[in-house]
Amino acid sequence: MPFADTPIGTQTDVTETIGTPFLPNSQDSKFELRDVNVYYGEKRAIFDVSMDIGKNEVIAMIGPSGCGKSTFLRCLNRMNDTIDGCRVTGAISLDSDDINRPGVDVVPLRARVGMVFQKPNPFPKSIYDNVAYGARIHGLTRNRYELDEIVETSLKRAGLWSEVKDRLESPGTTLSGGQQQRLCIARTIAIEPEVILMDEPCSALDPIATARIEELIAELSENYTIVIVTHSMQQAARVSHRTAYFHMGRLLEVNETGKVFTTPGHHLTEAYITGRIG
Ligand SMILES: Nc1ncnc2c1ncn2[C@@H]1O[C@H](COP(=O)(O)OP(=O)(O)OP(=O)(O)O)[C@@H](O)[C@H]1O
Repeated sequence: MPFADTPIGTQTDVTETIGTPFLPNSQDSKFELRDVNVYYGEKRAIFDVSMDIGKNEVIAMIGPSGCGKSTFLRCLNRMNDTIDGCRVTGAISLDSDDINRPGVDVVPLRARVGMVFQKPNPFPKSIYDNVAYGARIHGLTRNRYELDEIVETSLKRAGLWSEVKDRLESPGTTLSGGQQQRLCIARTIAIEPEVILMDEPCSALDPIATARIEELIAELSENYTIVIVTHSMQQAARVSHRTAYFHMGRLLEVNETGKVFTTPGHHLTEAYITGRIG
C-alpha cells in the first residue's frame, strides 16, 4: 500500500496524467485528445484532458460519481452538442481529423462512433425494425434481402439471434432487460461503426446478462474501438486493456488495466480502487 498514509484531499495534486496517456505510435491511435475542457455554462466539468485511444482498444473510464466520465465520453461523438450551455474546447481528432472543425456533419460522425446507453432504449418498433432502422436511414442496403442479412448478422454478433429469430416482428420492448441491451448493441453495430461508446451498459442488468455483454465486448474488440464507462472495477478489470481514472474532472491516471489495479500510480486512484473514496 504505497499511498496508504497519504491523506485523501480534495485537491488532485498532479499537473499531468500519470501512466501511459499517449500511445507510442500515432498510427495506432483512433482518437487523439489534447487539452480538452468541457464547461456547462460557467462550470468546468473536464480539465485539460490529453490522451490517445487506440485502434481496437477497449478502454475503461472509472472514477467517483460526478467526476466527468459521461461528459468525457460524450465528447467523442459530439453528444455534448445536444446539451444546452455545454461547450467543449481543445482538440479531438478521429483518424487524425478534427471532429469539432466547422463543417463536420454530426450524423455520419455518430454513425462512425456509436453509443450504447446505461438504460436499454429500444425504439417502439419491432425487433427487426430496431436493427434495420439505422441501415435504412444511412442507405446501407439496396433491397430487403440485403437488409435481412444486416439484421441477421447484427443480431448474431450481438449474441441475440437464436433467442429472437422466431419473433422478429414482436416489439423490442417485449424483450428482457439484458436482451434489450443486446438489441441496442445490435442496432449500433448494424450501421458498421468504428468505435462503440458504452455508458455503464450493464448497470441495469443481472449478473448473467452482464456476463453475456462482457463476452460480447471481448468479441467486438476484435473489430472495434470500445470506450466503456463503468462503476464496476471488476468489470473494468475483466474487459479493458487500459483503464483511465478520473477525479473531479481531471484525468489523473491511465495505464494498462493490470497496472492500475495492482500498482496504481496516484494515491487517489488507489483510494478509489480500495474503496476509500466512492
Ligand atoms: N447537463 C448538465 N448540466 C450541468 N451540469 C452537468 C450536466 N451533466 C453533468 N453535469 C455536471 O458535470 C459533472 C460531471 O458529470 P458526469 O455526469 O459527466 O459525471 P460521471 O462521472 O459520469 O457521474 P456518474 O458516475 O454519477 O454517472 C458533475 O458535476 C455534473 O453535475
